[in-house]
Amino acid sequence: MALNVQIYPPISSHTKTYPNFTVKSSNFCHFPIFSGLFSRNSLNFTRNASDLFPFPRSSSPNQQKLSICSGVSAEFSSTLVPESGHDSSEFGNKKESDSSAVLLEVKDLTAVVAESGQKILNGVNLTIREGEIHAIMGKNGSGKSTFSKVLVGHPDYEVTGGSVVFKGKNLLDMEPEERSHAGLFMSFQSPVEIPGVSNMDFLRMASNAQREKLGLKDRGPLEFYGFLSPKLSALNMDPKFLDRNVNEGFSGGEKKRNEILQLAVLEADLAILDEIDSGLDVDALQDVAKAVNGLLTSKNSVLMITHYQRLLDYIRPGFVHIMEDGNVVKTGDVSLAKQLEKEGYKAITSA
Ligand SMILES: Nc1ncnc2c1ncn2[C@@H]1O[C@H](COP(=O)(O)OP(=O)(O)OP(=O)(O)O)[C@@H](O)[C@H]1O
Repeated sequence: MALNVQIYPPISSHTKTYPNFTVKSSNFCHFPIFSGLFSRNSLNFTRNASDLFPFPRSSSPNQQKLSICSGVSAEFSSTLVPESGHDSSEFGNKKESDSSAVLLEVKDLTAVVAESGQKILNGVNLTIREGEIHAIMGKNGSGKSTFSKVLVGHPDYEVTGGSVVFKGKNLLDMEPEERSHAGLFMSFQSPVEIPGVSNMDFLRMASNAQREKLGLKDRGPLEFYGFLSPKLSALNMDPKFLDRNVNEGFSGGEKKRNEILQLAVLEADLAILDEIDSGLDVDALQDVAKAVNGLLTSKNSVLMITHYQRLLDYIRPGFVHIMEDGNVVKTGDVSLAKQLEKEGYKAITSA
């Protein structure tokens, strides 16, 4: 039988049918990120299907057993040819010619270290549309982190030329806080510790500050916990982390999970993830990637910085950019990252 997967809200282009599913039973389910009604032939849920259906991009025959929730599992054996709709690969696979709106447009961006005037960015060009996943790779010191920090308005850097338009507005005119309220999120390589502030209070304050900007009512502690709880589960995070001070004493991997929890709470339009894979064990990497995939919609986008192909196996980008000497010197698809892994930077850049 075919399993019909519908994304809620029910937009027709988000409906697709996967062939040859066998549904073993039916039940009402509560998933880590979304709740849904799983019946013999349909599954309605409030997030994208990528968590449940981590299909590889190839159309080679595919066998998987999916444990949906207690008492419910689905098996399929098929050659998957997605018709339309959302799986994790599709979000990253839009073509430049897509008509989806441009979220971020960076043109000829140059920047220096504010204190010394040392030039770091040398004319970066990059366009990210809604629903796209981009990855930036590059040798140590090529300017990847500086680029992302300049985007969020880090005071260590001064922009000396070029333009950055985010959601139609001049990003460079905005204060860092305004950039965050506008829907830009960055997970830092070394997240800051905030002694004396509990993680729960911090997340609620950040969320309520954002809601206030949007003209929405604050969430009280109980209501906020209800909002947060499924996000914690999705990340396999112990609720005890909510009572601890922000990142204080967290291990490297716990800090990374906490960054993604912040992203989940703030529901940003563009998430810049700087080396979220560093310091993560295999299970943590999968949890984090699963949570990021679960946050993707056709409207929001991800820009991830990484050194390693393995992250891209879990969060599949449609575009891979290579940075060298403060500039994007090559753009391709995920095969570029594979080539890089095999042959090193020498093979694909001028170095
Ligand atoms: N605040 C700063 N002061 C002095 N030099 C800086 C500063 N920020 C960046 N740089 C220099 O700019 C260059 C690019 O650094 P950046 O951190 O952006 O590289 P990266 O590509 O992210 O490297 P990695 O892969 O090692 O994280 C490096 O040579 C770095 O030393």
